[in-house]
Amino acid sequence: MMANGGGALGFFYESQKSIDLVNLEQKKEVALKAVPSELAPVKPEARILVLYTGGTIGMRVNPNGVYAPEADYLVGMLKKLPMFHDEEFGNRLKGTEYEKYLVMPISREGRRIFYLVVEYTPLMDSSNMTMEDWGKIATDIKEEYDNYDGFVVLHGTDTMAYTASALSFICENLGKPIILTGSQIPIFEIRSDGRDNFLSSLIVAGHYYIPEVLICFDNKVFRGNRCMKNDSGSFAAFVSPNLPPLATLEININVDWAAVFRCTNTEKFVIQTKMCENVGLLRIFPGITSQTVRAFLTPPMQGVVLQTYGAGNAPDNRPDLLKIFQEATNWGVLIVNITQCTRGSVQASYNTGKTLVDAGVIPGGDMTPEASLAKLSYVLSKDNWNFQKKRKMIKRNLRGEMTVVTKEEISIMDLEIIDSVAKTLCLSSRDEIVKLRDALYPNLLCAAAKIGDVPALEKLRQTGANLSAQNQDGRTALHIASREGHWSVVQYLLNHGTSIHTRDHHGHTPLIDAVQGQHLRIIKILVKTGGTLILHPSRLAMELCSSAAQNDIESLKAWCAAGIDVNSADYDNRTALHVAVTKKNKEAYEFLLDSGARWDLPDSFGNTAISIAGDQGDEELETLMRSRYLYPPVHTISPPDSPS
Ligand SMILES: NC(=O)C[C@H](N)C(=O)O
Repeated sequence: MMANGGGALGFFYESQKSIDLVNLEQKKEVALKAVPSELAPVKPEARILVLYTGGTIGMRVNPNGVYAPEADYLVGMLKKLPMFHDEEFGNRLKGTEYEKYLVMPISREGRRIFYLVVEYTPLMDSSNMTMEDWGKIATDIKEEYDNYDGFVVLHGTDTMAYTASALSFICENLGKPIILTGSQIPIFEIRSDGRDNFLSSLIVAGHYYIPEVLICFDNKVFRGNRCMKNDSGSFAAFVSPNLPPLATLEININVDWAAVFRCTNTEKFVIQTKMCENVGLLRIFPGITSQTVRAFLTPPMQGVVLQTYGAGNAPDNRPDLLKIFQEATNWGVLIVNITQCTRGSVQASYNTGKTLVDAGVIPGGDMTPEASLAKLSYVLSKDNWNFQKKRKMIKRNLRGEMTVVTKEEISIMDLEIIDSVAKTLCLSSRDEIVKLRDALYPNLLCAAAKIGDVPALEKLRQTGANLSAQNQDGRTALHIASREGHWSVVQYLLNHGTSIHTRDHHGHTPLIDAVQGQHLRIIKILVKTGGTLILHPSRLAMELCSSAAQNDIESLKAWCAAGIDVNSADYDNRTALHVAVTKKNKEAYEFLLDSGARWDLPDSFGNTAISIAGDQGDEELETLMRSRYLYPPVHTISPPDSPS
């Protein structure tokens, strides 16, 4: 299945290419038609990429009287529904880079969501999904990862749990929400669950930085690799038997931040699309023959999910079976034991379960069949892992797919301030105190970050704080620590999975704070982890021009360390080099030239940096530009390793 890469995704590139490659006149025209400032949303807009793979949600009844996906139908219909598209606002985006986007009305939270629907060709009933299709979805997300705040995948319900489980492993170091949704009734029928499911997915993806692969259905947001399709006729089609929903959409949207799974390293988002196909699911039943089991475990089988009884039990009076399991393990087959029960976990608490462990079978905890298969497929495809490493990784909780025994939740009363405020307010019930905690924690986290107090952050974390919590201004502890230059706090927060993509109410990510604080080492680690600035080119140009005008080399170094294009131009196509030369700021223009600034770019009045030097009679600079910077070398400014 190919996303019509020549179509919408290709459009996206074309639009990017056209903006990048357009000659200056056209660029000016496009720039002038950018989102007019008075249209700029009250808070930063959220940008969502929607990958429409198929499923009932966009189907129509075809001439044969059965549901079938229909190409080029969904977007046109969405434009007619006011909750999906603000037509008046949308019309004003014609000619801008947002022309192809649908735009939702401003949400209750004050944010306007822009979303681009990429329709796959062919649209599929999800029964036809393959591992290759999983790889295609992940690749499309990876290619656009920095351009969007979140991703929604419209998908059939029949295999949605398989795709969500697979994507949860394929996407490594995920920092943004990927939400799969669909419906039981097509979205454009009079009665449909599709409208709510799709709207909820867009709103959650556009407002909540839940860095996981999720399934949004029937006003609940589940961790994707905990789900299974449980009811083919109900709007409550999915269940997550061993983990409550991560969010519920009622009058309010309630996110259980303490349950959100976060990757705790500082690596960039990557995808591993290679998946092992030699996996299978064997459900044992009374009287199963050893021939059946042996046939199933024979090469090329490499990984088997063994579905056993109760808490993970199989006959312990069948040495023939146990012998086959041991032989298969010795051959290098990974066998994971999960329960046939919808809910519950495999523990080696019975002898019948322990005999399996002794035969080399790995307890799979409370994993679902879908997650177990996906995990086996993912782990087995890691060619650089030996068999023991693969066995170890199957046992490990990689993406929140299994419950690990957590130490007793430390009472939130351990935090004196909560205790004393609760007493002052005469609060006593746990719910009230949890609400108080959730109200206070964001500011306590920011206060601790402000003074660089890592122990205080750890104490707050241990009592249930969500380290990515946003204060009233949308700022997180990572924003504050990045602005203040507290390296130890930044390291602590990143190592505990704090989101680097959270944007405050000014649209700023922590990376912008680090740049404004000119903390090069923090800039470096945030960029390494995948942080982006998300700044409009003209806004960026104004920052660079301002620094050039003040001859502020440190600021220019910080912006360059964040990976900006030093040739960014403002609304008059002025670049920082134009300004530095005009102001005769020698350090600034030499730094900019060393960083790849071009002296031949004309502004809206036809002036280039070199013509400005000529007009000023600065022949030395003219000669320097022509001799040393004919085609400016691109120098990457690597921040010093010394503490910032
Ligand atoms: N409700 C649905 O989407 C079912 C459909 N057969 C699918 O999985 O694509």
